Amino acid sequence: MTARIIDGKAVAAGLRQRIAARVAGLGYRPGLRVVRVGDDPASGVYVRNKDKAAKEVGFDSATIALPAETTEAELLAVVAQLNADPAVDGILVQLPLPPQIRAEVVISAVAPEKDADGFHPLNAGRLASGQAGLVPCTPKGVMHLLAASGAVLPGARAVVLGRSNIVGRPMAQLLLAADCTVTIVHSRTRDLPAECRRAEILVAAVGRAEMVRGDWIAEGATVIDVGINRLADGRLVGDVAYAEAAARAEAISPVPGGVGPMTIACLLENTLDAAIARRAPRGG
Ligand SMILES: Nc1nc(=O)c2c([nH]1)NC[C@@H]1CN(c3ccc(C(=O)N[C@@H](CCC(=O)O)C(=O)O)cc3)C=[N+]21
Repeated sequence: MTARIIDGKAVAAGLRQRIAARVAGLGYRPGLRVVRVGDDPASGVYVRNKDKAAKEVGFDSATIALPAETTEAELLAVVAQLNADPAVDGILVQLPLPPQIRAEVVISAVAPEKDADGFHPLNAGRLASGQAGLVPCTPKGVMHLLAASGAVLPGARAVVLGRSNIVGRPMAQLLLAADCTVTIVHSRTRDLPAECRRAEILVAAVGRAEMVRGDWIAEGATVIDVGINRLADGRLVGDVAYAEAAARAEAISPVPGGVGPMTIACLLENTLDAAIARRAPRGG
């Protein structure tokens, strides 16, 4: 058996089309600002793809590029200006940040209602307590992929490999909210392969190239590969050894063309939702 491919490019294109249709009916252009400090190469691709996608759906999108030696105070001043700008609906500060800047301080400075990344502790807390808020883009994109692939979530055993604030933790919260039986596994887990083999739904988000081997996958599982790792030879690979896993899984998302495009589409979705919530409050 070889697995069905979960086509993130196609699912993301559909989502962007629905976003464009909603934007067309608004009467204004949702504003997105991406703030980039320095020149992390992984962020470069992402910023370019995002800006193109945002313009295609009718957003007012711009990237603010700051030099690598920007101080924390200078970055906080830029964030404060965006927080106060009524034309700005979504703010994203690219991670990683240079070492002189504390990411958690900057993340907490973004107005929660403009937090397009869903990284602010208020939004993380809302997600963890089952309240509505802005949800991190990558885990949200994974939920869209699972829905598109036809996975039945209630009661399913879901294993999340990785516990980052950006992917693993919010991923587990979303799967829990969808009534999965959720296990989070990580670098200190005893017998990772055995834990992963119990998964009917496996989400790999560790950032280690091809760490998940074929024999970690249960026959018939749905595998979502969040990792985007560039090898020395320039190839992009996921956290899952794709060919081995595809021989056992029922469905699998590839890298590239899986979760990556969904992350960008969900950034647009978050910005649109933030615009609507902020500009048309209840009763307004
Ligand atoms: N505050 C913040 N939020 C982020 O969401 C964030 C960030 N910082 N810093 C950098 C990472 C990286 N990231 C990617 C998103 C999409 C693709 C993507 O679309 N990848 C394509 C391929 C791209 C290629 O060909 O290189 C794919 O997987 O098919 C890649 C990388 C978001 N990030």
